[in-house]
Amino acid sequence: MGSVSKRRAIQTARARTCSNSTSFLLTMPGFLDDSNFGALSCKLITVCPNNVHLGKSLPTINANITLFDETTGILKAIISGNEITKWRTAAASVVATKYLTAKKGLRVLAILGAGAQGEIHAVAFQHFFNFEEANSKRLIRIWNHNTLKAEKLVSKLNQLYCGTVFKCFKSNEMCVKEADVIITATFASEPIVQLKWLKKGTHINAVGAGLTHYSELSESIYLASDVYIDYSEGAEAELTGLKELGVEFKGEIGTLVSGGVSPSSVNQITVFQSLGMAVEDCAMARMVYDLYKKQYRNV
Ligand SMILES: NC(=O)C1=CN([C@@H]2O[C@H](COP(=O)(O)OP(=O)(O)OC[C@H]3O[C@@H](n4cnc5c(N)ncnc54)[C@H](O)[C@@H]3O)[C@@H](O)[C@H]2O)C=CC1
Ligand SMILES: O=C(O)C1=NCCCC1
Repeated sequence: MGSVSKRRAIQTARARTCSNSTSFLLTMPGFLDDSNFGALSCKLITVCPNNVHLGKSLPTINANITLFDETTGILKAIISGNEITKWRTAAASVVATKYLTAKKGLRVLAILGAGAQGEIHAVAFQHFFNFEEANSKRLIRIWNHNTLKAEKLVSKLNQLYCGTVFKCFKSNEMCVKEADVIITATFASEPIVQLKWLKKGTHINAVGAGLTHYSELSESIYLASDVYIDYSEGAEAELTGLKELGVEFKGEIGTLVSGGVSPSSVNQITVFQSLGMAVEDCAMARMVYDLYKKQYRNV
């Protein structure tokens, strides 16, 4: 994120190729100039929300990353991108949350969405933060529009982490009530969070992206919040609806990390509008490739 804001990263706005009214292919080329994490890659990722109706365990998001030699342009590897997409997206939310809640006490985390992103965010946030509700041990709330799915995730996570209690909520309103941090990671095309449900100073990571990137939160939330983004070029291309609404972006998370933009006041509601960046995939692909070489090729 820092490299993006220092302009040591090239990631032109991605191309979206729709295959029907709900599904599309994103082409995400990127170049990251960094001796440790740098790489030239292109992620091809399909988003097919209707896969849930086709097969029990068919992911709705499927990705592959082609990794190239930066000098010769020769293909070095094709790396399965599903795990990478999960982890790097949650990592971006963790960084945004760390910097946008630095002066706030965090008690309540609400996750809306119990799919792949909901799960990985639950794992990452329980690892990096210490959410602790009154009269309880560490507690993380999870809601899904299909409650059974949330119940299954909650039961899986509670078995995995005995010390942290994950709790299923049947109402999205009750789930976000008094929340200090909210994560939305669904395919909702209508708002699932309303401004009047939020308390002062809440931070929201808006991760979900169906055909638009900003349909999970009500317009009034965007208008009342300081809205941060991951990269300006992507935001200009993909968040035109928010711009038309009159939403001004406060800055990139990378600029916040490097001190180039001053953080919001503690009572201000903040939104990290996560688009997902190609160079996050570059860095992860490079890391996976280097580990592979070390482990299996001894180089
Ligand atoms: N910002 C980023 O970098 C990334 C964003 N995404 C986006 O995050 C979202 C979640 O992705 P995954 O967890 O991989 O998908 P998933 O299919 O595993 O999970 C989606 C969840 O949303 C729920 N859902 C579906 N339709 C809904 C609706 N109309 N209203 C409320 N909930 C609904 C499903 O029940 C499911 O639990 C998607 O919108 C995806 O495009 C995914 C990867 C990266
Ligand atoms: O950056 C990504 O990867 C994605 N962004 C939005 C849609 C799903 C994948």
